[in-house]
Amino acid sequence: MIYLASQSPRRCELLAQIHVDFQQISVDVDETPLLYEAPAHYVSRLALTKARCGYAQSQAVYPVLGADTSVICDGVIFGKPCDDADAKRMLQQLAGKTHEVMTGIAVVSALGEQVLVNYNQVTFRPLSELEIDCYIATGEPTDKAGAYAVQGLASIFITQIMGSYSGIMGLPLHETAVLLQQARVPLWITKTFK
Ligand SMILES: Cc1cn([C@H]2C[C@H](O)[C@@H](COP(=O)(O)OP(=O)(O)OP(=O)(O)O)O2)c(=O)[nH]c1=O
Repeated sequence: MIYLASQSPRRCELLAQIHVDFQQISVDVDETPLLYEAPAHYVSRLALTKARCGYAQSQAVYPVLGADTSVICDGVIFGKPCDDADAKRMLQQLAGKTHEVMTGIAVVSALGEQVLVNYNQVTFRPLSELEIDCYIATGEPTDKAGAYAVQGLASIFITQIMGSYSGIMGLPLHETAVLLQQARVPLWITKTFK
């Protein structure tokens, strides 16, 4: 059993996909980047802060997993859009280009703290203003870093991804399994072959 320090339905869905027994807990973390903070530092710092807050809050009963996903376009960190105009600005920047998606993950447990960053590249085809407006009108961009969902309607805009589909969606499953095993959390594979 672990705690997932996240409100993200995508992270719940992904963790459930690999049969990890978890309970969601809510943590309140300031997601403002530090001045000149590098993207990899930002996502790992936030993932660790979320996991640490969850661990303190849950009285250290179970390991706690935290994560943070950001889109990086031309060196600029795109978090979740604050409104439709912000979403439009992000999608206009992403159109016709390749950008990076980084997800930081952290596990805090009685055995210590582990953090890593998962790196991915996503290429968008060019988008017309009408396509961007129609996409925003679906509501999908609202709570997603970079204002799109690889797993959703935006999939028709994406020509190529390099890296981990689950990492782009919010929780890289291979890396998550590695950190959970380091924290001695039994995974389905361990249970099956015991
Ligand atoms: C790039 C991308 C992001 N996302 C989502 C994953 C995350 O939920 C969100 C990035 O914001 P985060 O701040 O990483 O996560 P969150 O606020 O949703 O949840 P919490 O902080 O409580 O853990 O964007 C997708 O669903 N699909 C995508 O293709």
